[in-house]
Amino acid sequence: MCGIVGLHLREPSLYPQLGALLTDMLAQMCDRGPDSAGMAIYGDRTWSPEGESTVSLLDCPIPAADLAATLSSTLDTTITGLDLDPTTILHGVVGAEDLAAAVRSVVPTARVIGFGNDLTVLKGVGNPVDLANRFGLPAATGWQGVAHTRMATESAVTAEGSHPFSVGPDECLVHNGSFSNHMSIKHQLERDGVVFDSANDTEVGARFVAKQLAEGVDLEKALLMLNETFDGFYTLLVSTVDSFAVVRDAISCKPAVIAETDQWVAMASEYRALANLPGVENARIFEPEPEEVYVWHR
Ligand SMILES: NC(=O)CC[C@H](N)C(=O)O
Repeated sequence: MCGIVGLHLREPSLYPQLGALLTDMLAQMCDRGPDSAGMAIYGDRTWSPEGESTVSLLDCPIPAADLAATLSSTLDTTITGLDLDPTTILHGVVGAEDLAAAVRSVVPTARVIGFGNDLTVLKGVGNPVDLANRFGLPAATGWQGVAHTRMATESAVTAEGSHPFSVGPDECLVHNGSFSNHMSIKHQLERDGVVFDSANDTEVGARFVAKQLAEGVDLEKALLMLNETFDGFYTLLVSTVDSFAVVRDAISCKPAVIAETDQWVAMASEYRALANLPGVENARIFEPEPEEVYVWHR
């Protein structure tokens, strides 16, 4: 199992409702992965203020305020820290990669789980709705959000193993299924210098896509390349700062449904997660075809 939900808003008047809508969608997918969960929000101006970059991390050994104070003096700019147990968020007027590098050098045992100009990633172990409420997801705002409830197949039930996997700037990937040839692809990527954080199969997909994007390949092409390279079962929802994409493997036994209106595009593992979206009664609703890449841009 595993449950995926994602919402890409086209209508700015809905941005204040992003977190509430996404929480409701996530709640419907709890039974597909009740042990751990994660979410990625694009454009929440509390977590990712305009003009600042944001880094999300797990396993921070010191309070966020203390880390922020150290980073402020290291980077010579004000860094703000927020504890959202077990995730820590840091933001400030500095490049996202520079902030992530500074975090890694000050707290090397912490795990960066997301970085970018507009993205906040939150992950944890426990009931997905409890986590969402603890993080304050219902009050989140923004133009795009993704959430995942995990039933582990490939690595332990830990916050690090939860999805999304966000390994490139403002990028996010969630997965329902399991890749069957990820170890050989992982070894090839390692030979190319890619460093992995976990034993999770989904991370291999995320690192593969991030590598293509970093080399200038567009998201649609990167996902076509993923289809050619990865075997196994997968429904993937992949997002960047301005794109929202869905792809499934050739057999497509992992469920997925997409709904689209002039106001939004939404995707979920099952229709019940879409049933309360405003205007869903007039949406174009369809199941994504095997190996077809669907991409929407902002
Ligand atoms: N049940 C699933 O879809 C699991 C997804 C992925 N293989 C993981 O273990 O994280």
